[in-house]
Amino acid sequence: MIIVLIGYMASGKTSIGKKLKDKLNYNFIDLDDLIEEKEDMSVTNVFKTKGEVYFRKQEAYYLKEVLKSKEDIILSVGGGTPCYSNNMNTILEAPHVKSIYLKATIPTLAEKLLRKKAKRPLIAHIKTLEEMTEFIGKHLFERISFYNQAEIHVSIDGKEKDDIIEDILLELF
Ligand SMILES: Nc1ncnc2c1ncn2[C@@H]1O[C@H](COP(=O)(O)OP(=O)(O)OP(=O)(O)O)[C@@H](O)[C@H]1O
Ligand SMILES: O=C(O)C1=C[C@@H](O)[C@@H](O)[C@H](O)C1
Ligand SMILES: [Mg+2]
Repeated sequence: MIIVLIGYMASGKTSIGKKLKDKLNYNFIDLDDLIEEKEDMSVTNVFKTKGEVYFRKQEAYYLKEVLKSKEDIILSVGGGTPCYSNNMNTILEAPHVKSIYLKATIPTLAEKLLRKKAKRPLIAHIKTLEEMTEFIGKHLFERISFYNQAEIHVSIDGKEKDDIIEDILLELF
């Protein structure tokens, strides 16, 4: 089975994915990391030097490549992955795939992202909590209809990573 973790930036796709992989003894792939490895460049530098359109093309290509695998994989995608190139349908239509939306409220995301924005090119320029809250509010509104299509929704607000893992396992098995 391939378990695909989706959600907004900083919802915990990468960190929860890594922990879940150890619990289930699955392989782990982070789509942003895979792109960085294949492009031999950070996501930030891909955005800077080749542009977002190029990044989205590579993202869609590597998503399809990973979904072809027959192995057990936890796949953490990028925050924008489900929202471009028909990728959400690709995820939903792939055989042996379960999609999980790590769902967070705007205040949770704004607070986290203000502290961890440097490596996230879409929000690196935002300075105050107020501006971050406004940006995420608009951005999430555009994206939520894609995220909501995931088969399983798990709320992350105020939860420790281990509790989130437990909630995911309860939904999965
Ligand atoms: N439940 C949690 N409690 C406390 N800290 C958390 C929790 N989940 C994630 N974090 C921390 O929040 C930060 C963002 O998480 P992470 O990098 O996994 O998000 P992401 O969804 O992969 O983001 P992106 O889409 O930008 O790749 C990390 O520093 C992580 O350790
Ligand atoms: O939300 C987004 O569009 C992004 C999230 C990150 O995971 C990276 O894929 C990149 O910074 C774009
Ligand atoms: Mg990540």
